[in-house]
Amino acid sequence: MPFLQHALDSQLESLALEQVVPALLDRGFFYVDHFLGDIAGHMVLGQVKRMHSCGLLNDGQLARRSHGVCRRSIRGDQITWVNGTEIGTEAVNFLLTLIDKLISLCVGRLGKSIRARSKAMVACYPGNGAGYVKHVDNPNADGRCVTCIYYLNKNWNAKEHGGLLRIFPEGKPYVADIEPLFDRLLIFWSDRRNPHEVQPSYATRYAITVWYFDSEERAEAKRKFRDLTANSQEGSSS
Ligand SMILES: O=C(O)CCC(=O)Nc1cc2ccccc2cn1
Ligand SMILES: [Mn+2]
Repeated sequence: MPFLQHALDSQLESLALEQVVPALLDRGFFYVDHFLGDIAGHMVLGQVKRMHSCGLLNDGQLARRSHGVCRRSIRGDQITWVNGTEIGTEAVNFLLTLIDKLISLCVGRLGKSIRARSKAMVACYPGNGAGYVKHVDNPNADGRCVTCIYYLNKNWNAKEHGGLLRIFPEGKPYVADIEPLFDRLLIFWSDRRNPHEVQPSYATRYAITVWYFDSEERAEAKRKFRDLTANSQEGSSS
């Protein structure tokens, strides 16, 4: 294995074992700065900005109709989903391979069997004061186990731009305010342990999110969904 690759892998391994795993088991969330480094980080930022300028980012959908409540007041992000093989997402793909490696190095020690993840959600808060109301990513065992968010915002100043991600760790006497800083990777449990919100953002705020699935929980969720759709079809045909 080439020297550089070996050095990179051992750096990821010590990050995983010495920092990510202890933090996830103790606090339930962890973030690291300078994850890719300046050059690769800027390449990812450039590709995300190009997606945005090409109009590829659309209003994030709501789980249920907002019945007249302004959608933006609930969830103001504009998103698109990429798997990293599309033209113009090569740098995003490099990011995803590193996050995949990092998570795979943690898996054995997290007592989870994580073998798959979602596509990458590229999100932009356009800076019009929109945010994302307090929510849990996976409140009902849909299989999502770990949320990883990579932030891309140069010279972000929360006092001026807002846009903090505030996590309300379940059962803890504190909240965690996380600035969406350039080249910062945030990892947290996707379930009810980590309700979180994006506070109103007054500057363009980019992030890339992937969710890693716990294979047992995911299989169970798929089985339940199949039963649900089968019963509802029976119901409609009877
Ligand atoms: O940008 C951040 O700091 C986090 C934003 C955030 O929580 N986004 C988000 C986006 C989601 C999109 C679909 C389904 C669930 C979702 C849960 N959370
Ligand atoms: Mn979320």
